[in-house]
Amino acid sequence: MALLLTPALARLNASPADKKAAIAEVAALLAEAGFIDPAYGDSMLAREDQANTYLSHGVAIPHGIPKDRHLVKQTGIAVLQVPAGVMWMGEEKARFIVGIAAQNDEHIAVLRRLTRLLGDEARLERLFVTGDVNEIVAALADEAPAAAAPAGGVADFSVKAEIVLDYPSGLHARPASGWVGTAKRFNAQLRVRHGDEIANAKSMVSLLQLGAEYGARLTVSAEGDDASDAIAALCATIAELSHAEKANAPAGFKPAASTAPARPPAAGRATEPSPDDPLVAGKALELALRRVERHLTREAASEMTDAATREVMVRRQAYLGYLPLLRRVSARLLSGQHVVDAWRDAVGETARDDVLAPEQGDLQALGEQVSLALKQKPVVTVTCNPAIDLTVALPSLRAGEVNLAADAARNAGGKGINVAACLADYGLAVTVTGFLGRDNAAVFERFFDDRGLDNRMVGVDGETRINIKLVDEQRRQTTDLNLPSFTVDADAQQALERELDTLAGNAAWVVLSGSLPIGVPAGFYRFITALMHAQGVKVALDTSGEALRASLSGTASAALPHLVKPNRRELEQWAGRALPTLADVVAAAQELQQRGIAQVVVSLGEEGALLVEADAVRQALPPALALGSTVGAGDALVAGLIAAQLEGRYGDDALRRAVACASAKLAVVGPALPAQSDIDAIAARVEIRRIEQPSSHVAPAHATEE
Ligand SMILES: Nc1ncnc2c1ncn2[C@@H]1O[C@H](COP(=O)(O)OP(=O)(O)O)[C@@H](O)[C@H]1O
Ligand SMILES: O=P(O)(O)OC[C@H]1O[C@](O)(COP(=O)(O)O)[C@@H](O)[C@@H]1O
Repeated sequence: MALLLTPALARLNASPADKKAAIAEVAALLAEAGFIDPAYGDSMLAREDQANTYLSHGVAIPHGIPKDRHLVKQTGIAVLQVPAGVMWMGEEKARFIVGIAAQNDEHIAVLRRLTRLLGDEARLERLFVTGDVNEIVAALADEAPAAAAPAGGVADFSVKAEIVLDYPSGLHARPASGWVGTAKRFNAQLRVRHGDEIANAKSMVSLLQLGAEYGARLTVSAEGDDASDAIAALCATIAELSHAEKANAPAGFKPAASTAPARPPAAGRATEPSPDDPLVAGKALELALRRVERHLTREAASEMTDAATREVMVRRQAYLGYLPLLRRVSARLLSGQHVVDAWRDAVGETARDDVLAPEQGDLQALGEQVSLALKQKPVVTVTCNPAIDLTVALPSLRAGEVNLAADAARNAGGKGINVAACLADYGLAVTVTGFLGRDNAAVFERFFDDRGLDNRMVGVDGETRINIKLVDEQRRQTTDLNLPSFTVDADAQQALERELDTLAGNAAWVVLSGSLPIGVPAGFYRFITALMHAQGVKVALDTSGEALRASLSGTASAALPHLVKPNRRELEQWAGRALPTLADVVAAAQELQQRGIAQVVVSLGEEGALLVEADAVRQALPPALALGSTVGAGDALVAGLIAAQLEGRYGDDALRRAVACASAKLAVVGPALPAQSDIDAIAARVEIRRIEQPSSHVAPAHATEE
């Protein structure tokens, strides 16, 4: 298999003196097997300085940093079993150390197996001490359900062809991506079978998990209107790639060789586009210009903005469409210049040479604003279960009667999308990913373009759900009718995993928000958190029910988020008990914090929010404000807390800003924040209380309404 462990690559009963010695030992195993150049061991040590690779429950996954991937000769893993444990992160000891040498995204499969093992503590305990190396080999060989044979036995589709794989290195990432490229051009479903294992030919991870080596007998089969064409094209691609694969085989290659031959260094991941590519650069500039334009429009429209500032905003906006400037920057992008340099030089040139340029100072200031927007690392928001929110305003909701609506609005929604929109309105770069139903995707795509959000959503069959929000103006209550989701298959989940793995390399934060759709297992967020932490990215989590419980099981670990935001009811669900007083809420939040979640934020509706950190417990009390809709207030709270921290605000200041964003959001229907100046004005009215000793004397809080 692509990443299978062999007995020779597992060392039992090791007792390294410290973490450094443990990494050296596991690197030596990988080097002896010919998987890495020994210098990759230094890269594995360097990675620990950037981000700890401790997963949880005594499992660590040391691996090198991406820039050193050329030192990986062949993808592989090695295991060091340390029964007594070795200090790895803080007080945590690693007892099962999985060294990973991966050229592309194959480590995702290992992580998936490990995160499943983490949920089976009894089995893990045995692996820490077993004297049988085969037990360890078998544990890491277990396949994800996605790769398992379908119920009723392994079946081929009716249109099929048999091939014998003649690639000297077997089916590895490079040819597999060629197969996927061809398979995706067809509507037909395409399967590749290797013995009892079945893979989807449109999924690289799935193909790699077949572990097809030189000489493997494979059956390629298809079903659908263009099945015959698809099989013919796939077989042609398989044959064409054979020439390149053979050409890359080292001199003296013998088909029966037990170790696979070394591959040439990977030339970077195909999914990581170069910022110098004119198309990619043009898109990045367009998104940055959109965000700046929206920022200027919102500030100009705010009642808090004085007339002189409004004029400046309007003049700066005019430059966003100033043709001489846009022509200059386009020419520079087409010549291959990096987008930030191209923009800066085009602004400089326009300010210097263009006598028509009306206000040089405004142009320079706008230039600076756009440059900053281009340089920001994006926050990545993940919305697995988005929704079109249909918000219906009613003077007073009467169940069982005809209700005449005063107003209605349809908006792209879903928790992560709301967070993304608020962050972008706050002036931050944002990438949106998650799943989107292909049949009504247009409304979301327009929204993302309009707001300058980088759209990396994964398409799935069917429609994104519609959620109905009934706003009772008299009672100041919102009633939610959330409809069932689309179904997400294993391929789409793996596509999202790969997308996130790529995005994590350049993300400021990853925000996992909302419920999970049908087909996605409750442990999905936990797995993604581990994947993100392996790349050193902070994760914020806002979900409910089983997904929340599965994400928060276990103790201090890289599989727990940095920040979690339950509302009171969600915290009660997690705790399994009612939390009637504020002291009860604080105690439950502290339990979570003590498990290793640095920031636990509990939203309490009109009673504001609690922020529980190791050094303090704070409550923020919002001012009384006119209420448009409470939909998305929790999302604005999450966005505000992340935005504040990215601005360098912490403690009281961060919580004040977060609650100000949530309060400001109440006035707006749909995913948006009011202008910065409005948020500043509300922030000044938010009261922060320190809760030193949670006790029953603290004023009780009442249950929040959803
Ligand atoms: N009626 C309200 N009055 C004032 N602030 C509110 C009100 N409802 C919500 N908020 C603000 O929005 C935040 C999130 O709202 P909440 O309803 O608790 O979260 P969620 O939407 O996740 O259930 C609160 O922490 C609070 O700051
Ligand atoms: O992801 P879930 O829990 O199904 O909720 C989705 C709903 O939550 C919202 O994101 C609103 O969230 P909040 O009111 O909790 O901030 C709506 O846009 C959407 O309809």
